Amino acid sequence: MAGRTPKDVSPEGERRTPRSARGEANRRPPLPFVSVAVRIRPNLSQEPVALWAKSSASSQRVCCHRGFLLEEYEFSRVFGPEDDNQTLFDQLQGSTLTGSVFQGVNETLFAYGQTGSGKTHTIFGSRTEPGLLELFVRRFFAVAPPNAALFAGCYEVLGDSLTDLVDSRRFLSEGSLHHEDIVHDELFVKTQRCSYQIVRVRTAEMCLSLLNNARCNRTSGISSFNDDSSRSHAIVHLFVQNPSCDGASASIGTLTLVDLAGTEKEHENPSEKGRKSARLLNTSLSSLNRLLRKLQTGSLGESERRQSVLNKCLWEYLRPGCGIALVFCASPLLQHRTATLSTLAMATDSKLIHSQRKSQYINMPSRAQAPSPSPARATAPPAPVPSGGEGPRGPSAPPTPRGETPRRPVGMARLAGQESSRRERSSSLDGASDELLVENEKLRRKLDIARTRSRERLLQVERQRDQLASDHMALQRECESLRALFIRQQQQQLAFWTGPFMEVLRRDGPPGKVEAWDDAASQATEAPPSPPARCGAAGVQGAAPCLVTSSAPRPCAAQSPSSLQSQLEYWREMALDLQRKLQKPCISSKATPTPETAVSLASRRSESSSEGDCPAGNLAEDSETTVADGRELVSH
Ligand SMILES: Nc1ncnc2c1ncn2[C@@H]1O[C@H](COP(=O)(O)OP(=O)(O)OP(=O)(O)O)[C@@H](O)[C@H]1O
Repeated sequence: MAGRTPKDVSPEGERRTPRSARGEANRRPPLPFVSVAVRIRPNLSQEPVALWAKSSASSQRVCCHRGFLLEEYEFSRVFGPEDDNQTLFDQLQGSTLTGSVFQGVNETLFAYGQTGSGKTHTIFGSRTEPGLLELFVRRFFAVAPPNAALFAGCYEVLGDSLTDLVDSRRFLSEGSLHHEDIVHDELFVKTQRCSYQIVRVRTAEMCLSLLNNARCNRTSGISSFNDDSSRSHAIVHLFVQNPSCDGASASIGTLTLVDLAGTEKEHENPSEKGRKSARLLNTSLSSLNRLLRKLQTGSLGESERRQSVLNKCLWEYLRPGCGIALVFCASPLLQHRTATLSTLAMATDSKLIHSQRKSQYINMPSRAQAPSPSPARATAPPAPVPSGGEGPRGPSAPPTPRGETPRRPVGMARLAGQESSRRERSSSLDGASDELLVENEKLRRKLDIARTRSRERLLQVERQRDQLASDHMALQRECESLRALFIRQQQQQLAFWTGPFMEVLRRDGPPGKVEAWDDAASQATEAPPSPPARCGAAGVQGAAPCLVTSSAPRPCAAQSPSSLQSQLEYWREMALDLQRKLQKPCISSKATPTPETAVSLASRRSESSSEGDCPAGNLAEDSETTVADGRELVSH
């Protein structure tokens, strides 16, 4: 069995140095960052387990029991059921990550895993235990310099929709928040614009209250293994603007915490609504997986950004220059082993992601250039929403702290200074290209429909052509058989009218018949009796009716017996000649048919002539019978 046994892969915990724009990195000590960690949640049901942690001072491993095989996976950090969120924060170098954000780096931390594996518990915590979000917020406010500004935003993504989870009304009515502290970030999603609020937070309590409130607004439902399952991806941004000591520039860093919805087999969800949301969530998770795979292979391209709304929202925080950490949550239960193995496989592959952290700085206008603070409210007006195309991915004008000199820029990395103007330009371009993409998508769909239709039409025409070809073949065959039948009948007629039995009829047959024949023959031609011209071999087919209708010798009562005898000789000779030409070996000039045979043949002929409209098959049968009779007649 090809199991994943990454013992040969060196453990992570790599030391990476954020690169400062001013070369400060050389002076800073290297920072230990953790990029991949696995957390095994407690077994709350006392069911049999298949996964457990095996950590020692030298290695951090998980063991997975596969029946007859025990697999070990090694990661930067492995957390067992006994480890709480504080341990996680410490082991994931939460303080170092906070420092990195204050230096202007975009740090992103994901909680990834199966439904019910403890992702929400890890990020948001529970009633009794603070989550990583709370621990980070407290840390931020603990280490923030007095002139630093913090902003927070929280929204959820479900399928193609983005919903702002922050409800600032209560804080506005309480007076702890002012309108100018809120800006709206916009995102062009498919054909509509979505926006979410970014709020200036002044205290840790206010920030946590705002974010806890946002968490309560999140969509939840029932999943196959969790009665209080998150049915959306929740994204929390904490933006930090940290001015330098000379005030000429500021670093802009962001901490993004992502609580992904759990992976779940669609059909295992107990409700119809749950299955529908599972389908949407699995689709967006697949496109995120693809993005992560590209990060693993170092081949991340711009096209991945557009694959889903989730990718679009996270793009700024995943692209090169950002720090990425993934916490893979897993259930230890035996019944979840398949999902757990797939989580471990993804975790193993994610060890290939190498974050090249880069700090972002913005220029700060000097105080001399800044407008003098207004005594009433020294704040900038709310950010205008840019017109046309996609708006910037951050507010176009940053929020300005109340009572402070308005400075541009303030706040998030994407908002201000050179970086901001560059991004605004690229944002408007993005907007235009998004519209073009929508148009292209429409055209592509139309083209697909037209292609399908023309393919169907082509198939239909081909089917008709085949049908016609087969009809044509059948008709040709029928035609051939009719032609052969006609030839045979003509030959038999020829043989009949010219054969020696005519003499027998004339000599021995009943007089009525001979007279009738005489009458018919006299009506057929008015020409004087004379020996008819000989017909050539090629003229057999055409000559037969001629013999019967116009060129047949007219037997007349006035003719002398000698002339009749000469005509009889002539016809006999003709018949022999014809038989020779038709290569009928059994014809003998000496053969003399009996009167009974001749009469039976004549009656059959009259029968067959009355059935002139019978189908080809019958005709062919008749023809065979007649031919057989003819032979019988001749060879007697
Ligand atoms: N490490 C843990 N310690 C204590 N309880 C935990 C732990 N991990 C998970 N739980 C509990 O397990 C239950 C499910 O956890 P949680 O809701 O965090 O899972 P989830 O991965 O977010 O699920 P979903 O993807 O369905 O939202 C919760 O009641 C949670 O309190």
